[in-house]
Amino acid sequence: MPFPLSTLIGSRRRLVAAILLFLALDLTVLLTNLWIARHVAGDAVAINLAGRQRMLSQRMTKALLLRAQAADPVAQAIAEDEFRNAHAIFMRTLDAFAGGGQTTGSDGRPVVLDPVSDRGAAAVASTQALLAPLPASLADEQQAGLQRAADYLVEHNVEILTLMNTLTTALERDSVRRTEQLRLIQSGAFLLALANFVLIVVGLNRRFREAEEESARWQALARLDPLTGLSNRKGFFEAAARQLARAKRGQEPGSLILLDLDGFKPVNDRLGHPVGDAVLVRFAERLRLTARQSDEVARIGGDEFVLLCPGLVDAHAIDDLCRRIVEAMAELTPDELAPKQLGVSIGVASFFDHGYDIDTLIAQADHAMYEAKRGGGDRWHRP
Ligand SMILES: Nc1nc2c(ncn2[C@@H]2O[C@H](COP(=O)(O)OP(=O)(O)OP(=O)(O)O)[C@@H](O)[C@H]2O)c(=O)[nH]1
Repeated sequence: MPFPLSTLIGSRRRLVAAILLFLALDLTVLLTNLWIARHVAGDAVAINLAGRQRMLSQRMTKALLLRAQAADPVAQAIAEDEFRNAHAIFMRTLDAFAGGGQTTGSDGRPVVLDPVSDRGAAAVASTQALLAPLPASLADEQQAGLQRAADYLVEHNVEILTLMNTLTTALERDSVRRTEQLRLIQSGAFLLALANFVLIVVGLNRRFREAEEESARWQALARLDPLTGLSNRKGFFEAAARQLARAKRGQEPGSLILLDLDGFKPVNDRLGHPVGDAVLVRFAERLRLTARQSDEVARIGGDEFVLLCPGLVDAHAIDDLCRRIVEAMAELTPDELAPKQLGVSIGVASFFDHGYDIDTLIAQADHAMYEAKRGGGDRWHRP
């Protein structure tokens, strides 16, 4: 047997919980997306700055060599300036990579970096250690000191470039790994939200179906007589209109039989309403049993019943049916009453002779029924 999914959202409270969960999961997906976008942008800046470190280290070496060789004071000043700038940005960026913090971006604006970890952190620490012996400014350096610094930088140039490459690669790997982790969380939240959404749809569908069934039940009840379970006046008129329209299309004959109990009021008055109710209920049962399955049987008033019998036209068949109804009523007479004290008057109208309009047929049958009453009751009359 398939798992009944709808039982998971059986109650209104569970349905509301599922909707709230769906919203929370959806919000998680949204926030993760924003988080990923922010990190991807931040990682791109960091990778770009790690690449800039290589260029700065080249600029420092070049400026140092120029300063060591230049004789012209102007050229010396330019080289010193170039070295100081490149060195300051290089070291500030290394510090920002090491412990997290602010440095200058490629466009000159401040940029905040997150501290790097593992291999990246090791590369940063090694570079800081390598550059520690270098002066931050060349202004106060003697020629011998300048030459030593230039030789040192040239000697370690490749090493510094390699370390900065390592930093770039580590940053790229970190970025890919973090993005993958976030995507995993995002996918999980998305799948949960999707499953939740399916549950919500199933739950809503179930509630909708229940509401429809409930409404159909009420509509059916509105067409039933609560005492006897037969159709009431509304139910009978709707069903009869459908049956008569069908009969009219095929020009089929049939009969409408109206029944009104005789002497029913004294039953209530003498024996009480519950006994009267029991008589009505048992008479309704007998009517239903006596009529055909295809006949429409209804209670349209206090002690007034009606039968719509498509195909019933033969006079003998009509008489037979009416006789059985009269006999049934006689059998139902409570013992406390004298025989013949309770009876039924029956009027018959034919919907071949009198047309197919329900009101006309009822009026004709009513007329016939009063003929039966005028004749003393407990009998039937057909024109
Ligand atoms: N017990 C019971 N009585 C009902 C119900 N509905 C209507 N009645 C009663 O049925 C009676 C019908 O009155 P009448 O039409 O005068 O009945 P009757 O004594 O058979 O008189 P005729 O029809 O003229 O032969 C009234 O006393 C109503 O109060 C019901 O659901 N249960």
